[in-house]
Amino acid sequence: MRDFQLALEYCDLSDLGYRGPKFTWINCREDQAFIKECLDRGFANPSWREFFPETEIYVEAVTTSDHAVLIASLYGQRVGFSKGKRFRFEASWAVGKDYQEVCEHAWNRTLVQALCTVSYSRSRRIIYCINYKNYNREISLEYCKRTRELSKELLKGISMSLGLGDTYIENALNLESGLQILIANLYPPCPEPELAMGLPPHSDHGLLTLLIQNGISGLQVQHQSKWVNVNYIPNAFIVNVGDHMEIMSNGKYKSVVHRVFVNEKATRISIVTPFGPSLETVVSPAPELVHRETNAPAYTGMKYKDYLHLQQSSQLDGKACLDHVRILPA
Ligand SMILES: O=C(O)CCC(=O)C(=O)O
Ligand SMILES: [Fe+2]
Repeated sequence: MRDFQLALEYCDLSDLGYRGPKFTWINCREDQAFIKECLDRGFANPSWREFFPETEIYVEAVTTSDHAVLIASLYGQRVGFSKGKRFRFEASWAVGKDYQEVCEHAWNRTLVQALCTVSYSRSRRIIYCINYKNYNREISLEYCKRTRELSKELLKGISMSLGLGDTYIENALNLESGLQILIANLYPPCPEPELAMGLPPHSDHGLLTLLIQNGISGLQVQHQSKWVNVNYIPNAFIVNVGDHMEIMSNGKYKSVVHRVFVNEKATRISIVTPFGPSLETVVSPAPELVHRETNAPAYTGMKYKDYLHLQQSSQLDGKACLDHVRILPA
């Protein structure tokens, strides 16, 4: 216990308190043997408190565990949490007929959430969902529309560069219903940047990723086994080639391994829009780029949805996910 307290002091963590039932754990015994305790707490360091001054912790009893669940509400409003069945997004919903309509309806009426990723451990990626108060959904929607168009234009050029005709990729990978994601990455100043990593080395899953940043450096790409800084160029997009471009082009385009560093002084923000095939598309090397003797297929086909699932269910680790579909030369 003393060690635990020392660790709290060392990390400058203090108890956030909580609302809800007094006890957070029961031992599920009866009569004399019944014990209940307050075992679970939410702690935060001063930068967290400064960043999210309205954070409140709520205790929710659940039936599936002897511990209650602590919910951190970053802006003081309680987020709904239903007992019983938990909400889980099923990628297959995205191909349903009324998917777009349902999303648009939800988009227009709910508090929009921006996904912010912050990571302060060597290998772990911690994801916080933030009800970002000043989030402007019209601007975000417009941004997504325009970056989608830009990605499609770039893909036409790439398609031609592969000698496939400008609409080949668009048609073969069903880009009309291609998956686009909007991600806001937030990297607050880190007191010990040499011990931390903003994002570990990884390649993106889609075809292309467009990225803008707020002028604070941190992004590096791997080039000929060396890490190269990607410096901020005003009004410019950074375009990363993703794993599915590598698969589709049978390795002619290579997905880029990149990572993000944090620093002691300034907050870094990046807005990232990966764009990929439609979720149901099985992606394999374009037959036109494959030749049995001279250019054997280097990747097996996999549904984009399954690839995404594979990547999201493991730690980010260079191109480890691509290795799952790579065919090694005999
Ligand atoms: O923050 C950055 O510059 C890169 C973010 C990134 O690589 C990602 O979200 O996949
Ligand atoms: Fe990335």
